[in-house]
Amino acid sequence: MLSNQSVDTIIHARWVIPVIPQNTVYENHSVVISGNQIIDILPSTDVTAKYTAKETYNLDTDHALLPGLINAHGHSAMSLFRGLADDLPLMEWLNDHIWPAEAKWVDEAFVADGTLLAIAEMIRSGTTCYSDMYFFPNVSAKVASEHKIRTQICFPVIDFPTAWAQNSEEYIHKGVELFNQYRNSDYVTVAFGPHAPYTISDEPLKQVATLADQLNAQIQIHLHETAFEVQESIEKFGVRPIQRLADLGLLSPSLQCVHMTQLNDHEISLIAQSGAHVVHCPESNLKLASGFSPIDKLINAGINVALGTDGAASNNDLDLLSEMKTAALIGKAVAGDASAVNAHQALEMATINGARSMGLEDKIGSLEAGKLADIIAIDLGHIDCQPVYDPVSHIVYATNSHQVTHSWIGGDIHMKNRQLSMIDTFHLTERVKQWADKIKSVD
Ligand SMILES: CSC[C@H]1O[C@@H](n2cnc3c(O)ncnc32)[C@H](O)[C@@H]1O
Ligand SMILES: [Zn+2]
Repeated sequence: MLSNQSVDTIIHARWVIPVIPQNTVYENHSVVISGNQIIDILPSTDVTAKYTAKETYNLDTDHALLPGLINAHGHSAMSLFRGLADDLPLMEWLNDHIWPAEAKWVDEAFVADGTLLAIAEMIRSGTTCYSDMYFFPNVSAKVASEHKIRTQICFPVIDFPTAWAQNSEEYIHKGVELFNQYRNSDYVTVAFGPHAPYTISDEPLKQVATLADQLNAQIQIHLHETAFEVQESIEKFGVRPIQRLADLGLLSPSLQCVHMTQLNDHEISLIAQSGAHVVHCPESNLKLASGFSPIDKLINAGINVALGTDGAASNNDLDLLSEMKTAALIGKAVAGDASAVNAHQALEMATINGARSMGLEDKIGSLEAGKLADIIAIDLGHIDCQPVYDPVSHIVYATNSHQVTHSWIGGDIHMKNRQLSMIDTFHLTERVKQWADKIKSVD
C-alpha cells in the first residue's frame, strides 16, 4: 500500500467549480493544497486514503469552491471618495469633483488607508486578485504585498503634475523603478497605467509602448469610455483614440483596454487581430452614463473580455459578484439575445479572463493542480438560494457577497466564516471615519 502524503490544507465542498475545464462542476470533491499551490482535486471519498492534512475544512453541506475572483480594473484608494460625487457624467465628475479632491487629499497616508479599505471590501466579496491604477503606486504595492493579496499595480502616466510626479518622464521613471523592485514578487505585478488618450500626449505613449515591450510588462488604459472622448480625439488628432493608439504602436497582447463603450466593427477587428484585452466595467459605465460595451460581439470576435468594478467613487462598491450579474444582464440587453453572455461566460470574465488579461493565466484564474491556491467558498445553503439546480447559475444570478464565507490566497487563509484574518477592520474603520470627517469639513 502507498504511504499517505502529508499536505498543508484540504477543503471538502459539495461543489467544486474549476472554471477550466469549461462548463464543469465536480460534486462532493476536495481541493488539496501544499505550500502555495493546489496539488490535487479529487472525490472527497478518496482523499483520506491519499493525503493527511495539517488543516482540514469540512465546509457545510451547501458550499461551492471556485477560483478567487479577479477584478481587472479599479482605483483602490478612491474607496475613501465613495459617495463624494454621485450622479454626474464622467468629465464633469472628474474635472469638477474628483481631480480637485485628489489634488487636495491624495498623499501616501491617503493611499495606504484607502487601499486597505478596498482590499477588505474585495476579500469580503470574493476577490483575491485585483488591478489598481492610482497615484503613489509604491504605497499601494507595499500595502498589497504586506497583506499578501495578489495585485497588478498599474503605475500612472499622465501629462499633468500631481503629488506623486511632476511630468510624464518622472511618472515613467518612478514606475520603471517600481517594476524592477517587484520583479520577483509573489504578490505584486507592476504594469504601465497611461491614464487615458485625452490626458497623455504622443511622445510618452510611444515611450510606454517601447518600454513595456522591452520589460515584457502589461499596459492598462481607459479607452473609448465616452462618445465625448472619441469626438475630442477626432477634433484634436484627426482619428479616433483606438486608431491613434494603433498608429503609436500600443495595440498588442500586452494592452488592457478599459471600458470600450464606443466601438465600430473596424475597431473590434483591430482589437481582435492585435490580441489586446478588453476590461468591461458595466456598473461604472451605467452610473456615469458612459455607454454600453458590446460584450457579446467582442467575445464572438475572439477578444478576451475581463471584468472590473472601476473605483468605488464611480460604482459605488467593489463587489465583483454583483458585477458578474450586471455584465450578464446588460450583455443580453445590448445583444437583444437572452442567450448572450451566459452565467458560465460571466464567471470566466471574472476569473480566467482576468488572469489572461494580466498574463497570469498559468498561475491563477482556475482551480487546477499546479495553479496557485487562490480559492473562495460561497454558501449556497441560504433560504433565498433554494433550490440549487445549477450552482454556477446561482453564483452569477442569485447570490450576494455576504454568502462568500472563506478566502485563501496562495494557500493562506484570508477570511474564515466572514472574519478577515490579515486586516484589523476595527482600527481601519476608525481611520476611514477620520478621513471622511476631514474631507467633509472642507467641502
Ligand atoms: C492616473 S491615476 C487614475 C486616475 O483615474 C481617475 N479615474 C477614476 N475612474 C475613472 C474613469 O472611469 N475614467 C477615467 N478616469 C478615471 C482617477 O480619479 C485618477 O485620477
Ligand atoms: Zn477607471
